[in-house]
Amino acid sequence: MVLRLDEVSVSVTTPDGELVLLQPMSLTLAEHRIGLIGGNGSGKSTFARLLNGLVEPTTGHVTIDGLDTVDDGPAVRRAVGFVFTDPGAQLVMPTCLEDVALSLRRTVKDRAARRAEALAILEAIGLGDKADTSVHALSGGQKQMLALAGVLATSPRVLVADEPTTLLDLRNTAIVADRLFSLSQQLVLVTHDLDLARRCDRVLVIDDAQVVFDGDPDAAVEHYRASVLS
Ligand SMILES: Nc1ncnc2c1ncn2[C@@H]1O[C@H](COP(=O)(O)OP(=O)(O)OP(=O)(O)O)[C@@H](O)[C@H]1O
Repeated sequence: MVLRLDEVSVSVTTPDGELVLLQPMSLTLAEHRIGLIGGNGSGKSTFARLLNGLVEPTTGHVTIDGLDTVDDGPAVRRAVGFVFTDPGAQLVMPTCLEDVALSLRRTVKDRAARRAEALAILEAIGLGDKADTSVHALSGGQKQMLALAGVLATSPRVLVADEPTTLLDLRNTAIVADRLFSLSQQLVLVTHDLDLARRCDRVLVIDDAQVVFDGDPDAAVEHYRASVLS
């Protein structure tokens, strides 16, 4: 997939005037795994949300394989799955099975087949015994795996994950990260975990609403470290 930002900027109007969340930028992202790193409030989430139309550009255009995120919103949202930091934001059904089944409703019309496929998905992520358990009874790591499985069940062609491991301990971070990095889909990963950033093919460093480095992951991490420590 080719993710293209063409002269894109994002700003909002506040009581104090115009606030620029992203300065004008043009980028083409076609690598399998793209990392976004940078300090708190630098603009990473805004950038990530542009990619599936959750945030609309104030100027310019964002396209996903030619689909415009504003003009072709529904098609873009089918193509680009989004995983939030807090899995609670996207677990909407009472039980684990129902939650995954909800994600399958567009592709699997038959109820019994949908249930069977949802159960297979839960088994694949080690939650086969939690099918009828409340989503609220899961641990943080289990919730994030379930949220991820739900998004993947919609068969997106790109996955955008906004700090998906920030709330997780070391073990669960490893489990979720291994799942993310095993995907055949294109991945855009916003992260404060510099080890994960290093596993990407290309890393953008965002600072003060601008891309200040774009390229080799190790060099990007060094650039970010140096900017923080200087
Ligand atoms: N709708 C909005 N209205 C006003 N300010 C906003 C809005 N959305 C984001 N901001 C501000 O824009 C800046 C960038 O936010 P963003 O969430 O993109 O940062 P981030 O790099 O993802 O930060 P973090 O690492 O803390 O998650 C922040 O200062 C934030 O408060």
